[in-house]
Amino acid sequence: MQWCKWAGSWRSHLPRQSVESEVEDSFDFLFKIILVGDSDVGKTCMVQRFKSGIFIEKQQNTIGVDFTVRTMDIDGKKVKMQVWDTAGQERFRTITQSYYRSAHGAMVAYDISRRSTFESVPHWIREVEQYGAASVVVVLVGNKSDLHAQRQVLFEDACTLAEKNSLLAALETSAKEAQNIEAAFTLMARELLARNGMAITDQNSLCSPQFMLSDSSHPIQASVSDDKKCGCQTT
Ligand SMILES: Nc1nc2c(ncn2[C@@H]2O[C@H](COP(=O)(O)OP(=O)(O)OP(=O)(O)O)[C@@H](O)[C@H]2O)c(=O)[nH]1
Repeated sequence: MQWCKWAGSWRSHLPRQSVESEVEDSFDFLFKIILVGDSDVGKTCMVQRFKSGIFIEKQQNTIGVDFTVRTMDIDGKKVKMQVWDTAGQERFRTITQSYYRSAHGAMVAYDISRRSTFESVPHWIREVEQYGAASVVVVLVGNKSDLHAQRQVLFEDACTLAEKNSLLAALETSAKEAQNIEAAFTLMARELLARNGMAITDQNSLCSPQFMLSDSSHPIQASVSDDKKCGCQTT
């Protein structure tokens, strides 16, 4: 029987259909991650990059919510990441809000080349706080970091916002160039594992210039020595 922590209580998953599907589908932990943020910041591309390792330039706007699963190996544990990619368009707000409640983690995404999407971040954080579980882990993600010349949001500003709102971390990604996408999901998985009592062994991969750990991130902080803590720097 598999278990996962959800909204502060332990729940069992439904019984499996057969021994065969149990082997194929076996995992140690199951975490639900929701991606939110304005339309066109690249949420679907981030999920696609995470799931399949590909980038498709032209994406349809998401209608409602899309669902993707990938099992990661973290320190020998099979961690199943259920990723809910929500529509950024205003007209889908009521539908997407209903998916917040069961999420263990939320990635609030903006586009570093569009200031207005960063200005919407406080709104998305409020949505997560209002509709999500109290224990939800929130990471701030500035996507399209490949668009250097069009940058409208400094990474320092993202770090300040993340700290002010006690988020776990701020980081910049590029779904197009496969920058930090894996790191973002790994960070989330590790934090959720830590909160479920798993020891964290290797944090070296998190110390890139585009990465900032929050002071409030106690499970990771507890196992990361000060000299390994990442600074908040621009690239
Ligand atoms: N340069 C660049 N473009 C990107 C990147 N990620 C996504 N895009 C482009 O941004 C556009 C929007 O991407 P989507 O993934 O559909 O955005 P979304 O946030 O899911 O949009 P909604 O479904 O409306 O919420 C597409 O044209 C992508 O090709 C990136 O890392 N770099």
